[in-house]
Amino acid sequence: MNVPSPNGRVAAEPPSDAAGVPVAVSLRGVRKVHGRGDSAVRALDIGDIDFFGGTFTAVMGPSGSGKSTLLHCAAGLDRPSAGTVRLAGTDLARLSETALTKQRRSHVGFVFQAFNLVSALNVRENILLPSRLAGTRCDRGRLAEIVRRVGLEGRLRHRPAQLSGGEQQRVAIARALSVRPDVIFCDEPTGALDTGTAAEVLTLLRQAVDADRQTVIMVTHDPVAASYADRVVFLADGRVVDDLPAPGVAAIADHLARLGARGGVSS
Ligand SMILES: Nc1ncnc2c1ncn2[C@@H]1O[C@H](COP(=O)(O)OP(=O)(O)OP(=O)(O)O)[C@@H](O)[C@H]1O
Repeated sequence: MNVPSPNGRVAAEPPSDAAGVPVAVSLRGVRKVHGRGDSAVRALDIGDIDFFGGTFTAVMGPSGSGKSTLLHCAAGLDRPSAGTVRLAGTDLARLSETALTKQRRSHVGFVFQAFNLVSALNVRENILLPSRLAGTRCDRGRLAEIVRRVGLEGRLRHRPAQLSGGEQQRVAIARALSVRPDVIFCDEPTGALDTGTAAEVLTLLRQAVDADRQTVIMVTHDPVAASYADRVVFLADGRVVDDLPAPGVAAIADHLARLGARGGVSS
């Protein structure tokens, strides 16, 4: 059976779990080691984990537990030292650097703590940049719908420097949505925002999952942010130590406090 991905392309036989839910990103036997010999640092030793299509996963854990490394390996920004990553049905290890870049541009959206907008481009140009780079079209209707959803009507000609932090992050979300990615990866998307603005940004990510069946994987330190997710994966020493369906804020904070008490990463 061929199943349409969120961006409308048809992927051949995407993997799925026993209930038939498509797997958007699948990691098998994944490890990431930096350096060699005595100076080697094991950043990630996560083994097998699947992230399912149309779901919102938060990744949490103490500083140095491997969250960013997991995100980078799963998104094809970094290559694992061992194991395989399949993104939208494709084994990333088989791709050349050029093909990997292409795969990222057409299948992945990114939202970072520092917004990472291009300062010389206006809002409209920033939103359309990924589709321009991917050589695809984000048609006028789609652009208008995304801009309306993130509440940036009337701001399209502004440069990033003319926007508040929350507005800049909304541009970044619109930019991520513009290619209808299979997965949106977020690294501390609310880390630079006040509580009210953070809630707006998290609501937009939640809507992308609920209304568009997008897949969101978000690294965060914030239990409130993580409580917007369907699933919270806790890392320690590069490994999954807990994997909970939609725990509340109090349970998340409790888990984090216990992990924090366990101490740092071993090599
Ligand atoms: N390029 C690198 N070279 C050597 N060690 C690295 C490198 N990148 C990450 N590490 C180490 O790998 C481990 C995991 O790092 P990672 O950035 O994934 O953790 P994290 O959970 O995202 O941390 P934080 O919450 O502080 O951002 C840490 O011990 C880190 O020092």
